[in-house]
Amino acid sequence: MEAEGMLPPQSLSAKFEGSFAYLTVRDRLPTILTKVVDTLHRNKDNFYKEYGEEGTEAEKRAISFLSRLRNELQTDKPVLALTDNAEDTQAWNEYMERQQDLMENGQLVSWFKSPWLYVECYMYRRIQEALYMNPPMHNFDPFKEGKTQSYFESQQAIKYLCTYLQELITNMENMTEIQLRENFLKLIQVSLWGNKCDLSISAGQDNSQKLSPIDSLPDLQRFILVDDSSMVWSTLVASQGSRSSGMKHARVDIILDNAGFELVTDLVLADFLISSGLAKQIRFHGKSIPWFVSDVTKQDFEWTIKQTMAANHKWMSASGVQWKHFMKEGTWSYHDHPFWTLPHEFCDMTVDAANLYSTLQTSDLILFKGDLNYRKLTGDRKWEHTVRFDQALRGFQPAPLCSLRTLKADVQVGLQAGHAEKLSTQDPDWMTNGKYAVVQFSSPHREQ
Ligand SMILES: O=P(O)(O)OC[C@H]1O[C@](O)(CO)[C@@H](O)[C@@H]1O
Ligand SMILES: [Mn+2]
Repeated sequence: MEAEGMLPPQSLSAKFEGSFAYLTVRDRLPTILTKVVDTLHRNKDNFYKEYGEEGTEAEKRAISFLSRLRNELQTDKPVLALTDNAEDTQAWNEYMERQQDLMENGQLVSWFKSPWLYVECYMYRRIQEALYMNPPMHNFDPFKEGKTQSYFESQQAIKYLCTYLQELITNMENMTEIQLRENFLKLIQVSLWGNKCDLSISAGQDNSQKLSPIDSLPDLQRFILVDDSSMVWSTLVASQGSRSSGMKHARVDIILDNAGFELVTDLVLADFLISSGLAKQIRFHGKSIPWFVSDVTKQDFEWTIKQTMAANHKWMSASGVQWKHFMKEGTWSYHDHPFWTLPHEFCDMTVDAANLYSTLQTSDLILFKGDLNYRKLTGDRKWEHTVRFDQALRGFQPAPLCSLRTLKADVQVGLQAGHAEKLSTQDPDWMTNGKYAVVQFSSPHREQ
């Protein structure tokens, strides 16, 4: 728990001119909005075909809403309350009040003055508002094309990975504990590097994976700045009882990040956990609305499994069929709590999403994928790089948890003294260029 009276450091924000947050709000976010507008334009005929005049009108209104939004952002206008009466509208508007209370000198909450995490999440929620407010567009995912494209462009890597997985499963029976551990560590790393492939950092540019993901692991090892994966292994082993007795039913929760190649790496890891008996149940957590360009929604999740099943490749389709089966029998399940698409730091979860927190408390291991989850775990604040990960979590410790993240934002904790300085001289953009990664673990059961 956080020491009382100790204030966390300031939030990253575009108010720090020249910072990565500033550049993102100034350059990347407007580009993403422009692409959403283009996508709606390109789908004009489809909207007409499906919904007639009503579709055309909805598309026009949504575009003008988004153009206004881009203008508000670029001219640093105050952030507006949401008006769409959705399940989470009140939570968003309350959060805005909270942000308002934090502003100094009576300034209003705005794009370039408020915390980056908040305004960036808010932009994606406003995109959704444009769609909610203009039925029949409320179910349209403006990022869908990019996500499916990234899956197709990674086909080769997906084939390698599924073939590797099926070979492992065939040999599982004869595997020693040491071999099992080695393979687990490999697949954790594949899932880690899968996070390189998100679409929001490149503002939607192709970022797909083409080579064999297993073969590139040794070369990538030196870019892992903190590697707590052996603690993840020990946690799993401890929570399942002995391998043969099967006494305990270990449950792993995976807080997903991106669709496309990254999601496949997560499914492969989840399959391995079940097939090896290391876990008996996997709960996947995704987003309930399109989010940060490439994040997984229920539709993406189901599409990916279907697509993999239907592939014209023996081991790919065998994997897909297996995954479908896991879903059907409930060994795997998909959940999308609205908290994942709110702007809160995770330390707020105990109060703001108590039901989700208590669900997570009954997990044996929670894997948090990706950069945005890391920003929310650490509150997206200007922490010293040597601050302990546990401390940056500020009391968020529902169960043993591990962040698998490639660095795409300038927040990083848990480094050895001097490490950050050394990296800064070697590679000044080390925190944002996606070349580096961390596997960081924290457990409520561990001595603090
Ligand atoms: O998909 P990931 O790994 O969460 O990365 C998304 C990251 O890209 C960014 O959009 C870059 O600004 C970050 O805000 C965000 O943390
Ligand atoms: Mn993402």
